[in-house]
Amino acid sequence: MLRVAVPNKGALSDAATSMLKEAGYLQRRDRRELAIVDAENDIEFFYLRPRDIAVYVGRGILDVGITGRDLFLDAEVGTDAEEILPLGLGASTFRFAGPAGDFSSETELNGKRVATSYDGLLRGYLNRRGIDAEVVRLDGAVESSVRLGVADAIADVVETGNTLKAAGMDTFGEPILASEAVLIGRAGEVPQGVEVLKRRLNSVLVASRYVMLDYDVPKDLAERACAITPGLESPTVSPLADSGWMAVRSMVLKSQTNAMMDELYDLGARAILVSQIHACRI
Ligand SMILES: Nc1ncnc2c1ncn2[C@@H]1O[C@H](COP(=O)(O)OP(=O)(O)OP(=O)(O)O)[C@@H](O)[C@H]1O
Ligand SMILES: O=P(O)(O)OC[C@H]1O[C@H](OP(=O)(O)OP(=O)(O)O)[C@H](O)[C@@H]1O
Ligand SMILES: [Mg+2]
Repeated sequence: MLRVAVPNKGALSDAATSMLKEAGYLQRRDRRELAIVDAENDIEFFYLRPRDIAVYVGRGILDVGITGRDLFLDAEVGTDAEEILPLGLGASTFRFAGPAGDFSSETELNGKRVATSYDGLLRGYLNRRGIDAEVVRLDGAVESSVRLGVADAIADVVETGNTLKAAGMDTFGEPILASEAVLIGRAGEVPQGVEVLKRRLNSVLVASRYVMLDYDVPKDLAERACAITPGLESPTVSPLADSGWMAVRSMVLKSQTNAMMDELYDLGARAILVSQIHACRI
């Protein structure tokens, strides 16, 4: 039975659980449940702190897990675990920030104190960049550390930037890391069942990112229309009762749908319809 770690709390928890449900797996109904067996799919889920998930997977206790890329790198499990699949949820950046106007580049951190909850990640980064700064490890509410005098700058998760703004801070330097939820596994091993889990999760991603586009187009324009909507492999082109027209069906990125519909309409396509994809296997 495949053993999978899932975040029990925090920013990734609800989204990860929803994604697994969407992929057809049984998930806990009560937030106090620590584990659940999905016998039909031969898989067991363990609800753990996202920060601990890399440790369980890296030590081979659990087969795979969902955690943040930043937390995974912070855990310093080295080569024992690896990222298997980015999951497109819980996106954030990990960045330096300081009181508005105090810092303009990361080299100014030399000799300064930097507060963070991700000390492993930060120490590795500072070492690679040759920056000699003192790392102050805090559990959370890192934005308050500078005002309270325990640090000169911070390195923290930034999603909307609202928390930084409220603390009167600005980011500086390039982002240290672009993070999102990822599926991690033990390096070099593919336990039985992982391929199916990966395929199912990837299918949820595809179904959420793509839509199905249907339209009718005059026969002589079909080739140009298909060039606008090439689909994943190739669009389906079928004849209509009116022999001068063709029907085209193609999967397109949700984010590009309106621009594509405008282009198709300008070309001469009509009856352009968009429908949601509920599930798929690509
Ligand atoms: N707005 C956000 N705040 C914090 N973490 C976020 C946010 N968006 C995404 N994440 C990701 O969630 C993970 C942090 O998990 P964690 O359980 O620490 O969440 P949390 O929301 O900070 O919970 P808590 O502070 O209660 O421990 C990281 O991978 C981080 O990149
Ligand atoms: O850019 P934003 O959208 O404002 O989100 C980022 C903030 O959210 C998280 O804090 P969290 O609520 O987890 O509190 P914590 O710092 O105590 O963990 C993170 O540590 C940042 O402070
Ligand atoms: Mg937090």
